[in-house]
Amino acid sequence: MSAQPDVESSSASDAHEGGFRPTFDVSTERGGPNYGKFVGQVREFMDRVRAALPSAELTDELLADLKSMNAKLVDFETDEWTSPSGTRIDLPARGNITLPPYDIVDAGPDGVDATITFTRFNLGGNGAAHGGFVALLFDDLGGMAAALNIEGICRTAYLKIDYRSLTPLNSELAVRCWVDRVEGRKVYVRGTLHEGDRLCAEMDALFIKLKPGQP
Ligand SMILES: CCCCCCCC(=O)SCCNC(=O)CCNC(=O)[C@H](O)C(C)(C)COP(=O)(O)OP(=O)(O)OC[C@H]1O[C@@H](n2cnc3c(N)ncnc32)[C@H](O)[C@@H]1OP(=O)(O)O
Repeated sequence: MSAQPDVESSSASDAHEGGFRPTFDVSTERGGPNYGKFVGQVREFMDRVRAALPSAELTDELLADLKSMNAKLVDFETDEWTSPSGTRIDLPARGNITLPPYDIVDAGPDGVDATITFTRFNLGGNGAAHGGFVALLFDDLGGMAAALNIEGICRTAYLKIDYRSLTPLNSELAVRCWVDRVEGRKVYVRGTLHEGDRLCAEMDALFIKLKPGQP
């Protein structure tokens, strides 16, 4: 990653943050130095679960292991603004396990360039990525492009995806999102997803700049 959005200045005292992001102190330390490896293992587990046909015995064994692991995390719950899963800007997709693990190549007011490799967890059907994951990718990176362009916090009003050709798994794809135009609080954002020269999907979205205090 060579660039990440600068959200360091966000604070609870900035009325424009509203309820959407009252405080968002970025961090590369929460969860410790191995947090990225931890998220990687979580992602690998989701891939393996999606791909596996476990024996009944293995299902029972893993069920017990998972219960044990979940119990360990119970006492460490925190809010969304301080969870490393979402605020670790040194990790793919800010360490947010909800998101496909994109890597930012470049990000600024002119747009956001990223790479993404969808894996088995992202399978839709017959070897292709699920369209919902493509939309999720565009929503997050489109929102980032809008926020960096207007230097404000936005929410998605609409998100239209045109699926132009199959989006493959296990192949590095290039995604780009940029602001097409701004009309008052309305930020129109476009996006593309390519495998090499082949266009997989396009995005046309509207993000609305939040008013002071708007959730
Ligand atoms: C870096 C991390 C990035 C993360 C990005 C993640 C983004 C998200 O996923 S956010 C979650 C999904 N989105 C939501 O939950 C939003 C739910 N909706 C809302 O909160 C509100 O409807 C909201 C904020 C979008 C707009 O409400 P509000 O602020 O009252 O604005 P409102 O006055 O209705 O509309 C403003 C303008 O936008 C237009 N507009 C609003 N929605 C739409 C729409 N769906 N289609 C077209 N135009 C619209 C209005 O017509 C109006 O236009 P004009 O100024 O010309 O009259």
